[in-house]
Amino acid sequence: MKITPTAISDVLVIEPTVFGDARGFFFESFSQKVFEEAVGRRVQFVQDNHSRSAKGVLRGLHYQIHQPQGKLIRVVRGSVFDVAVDIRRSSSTFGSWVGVELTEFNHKQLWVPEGFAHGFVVGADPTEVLYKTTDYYAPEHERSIVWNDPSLAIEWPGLGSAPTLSAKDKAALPLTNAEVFP
Ligand SMILES: Cc1cn([C@H]2C[C@H](O)[C@@H](COP(=O)(O)OP(=O)(O)O[C@H]3O[C@H](C)C(=O)[C@H](O)[C@H]3O)O2)c(=O)[nH]c1=O
Repeated sequence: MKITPTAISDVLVIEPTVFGDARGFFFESFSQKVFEEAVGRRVQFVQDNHSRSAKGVLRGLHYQIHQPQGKLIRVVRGSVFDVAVDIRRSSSTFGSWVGVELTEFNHKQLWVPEGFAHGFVVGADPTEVLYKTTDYYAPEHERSIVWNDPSLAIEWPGLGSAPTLSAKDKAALPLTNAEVFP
């Protein structure tokens, strides 16, 4: 397991040790002990999510303002460019973003702690994303920030044409209008 901090130090890239042989491969996709050693604190996941998307779909940028969710994201089929945006007002990196390509082939995972907005754009057809969350889904607390907020200037790759968005994401507002964390 290789742990690499991103430019926003709380956001980590986790790469499992993959054991390949003539049959294929094996790797431990999650170990509570290894994960907590990497993060440096106790973390309890309570929910697993699974979404499938076509190429060109963009989901996000989402967060829960109450019952905030830490997320551990990985791709088991296809690829995404996964983005975390720091929306902790007290953070020195408030309004900054990091993006990492997660694919079925690089086996990379992204740890996005509570206090961040999260989203991804899909680079292959179809793509399946699995992720663990540290609190339960609470739609009444869910908030969105628009994917192409000029104040964030996220460099989404592969968007030759407009992404495929949900109605909710089409209606999302910029960070300046969003509720953020202390
Ligand atoms: C997130 C979620 C959704 N749902 C239901 C609600 C809707 O009927 C349906 C699709 O929900 P939504 O369009 O919000 O799904 P995404 O756009 O993939 O949302 C996710 O996208 C970004 C990438 C995130 O980081 C969040 O985990 C989450 O907001 O699943 C549930 O029942 N439980 C859940 O935890």
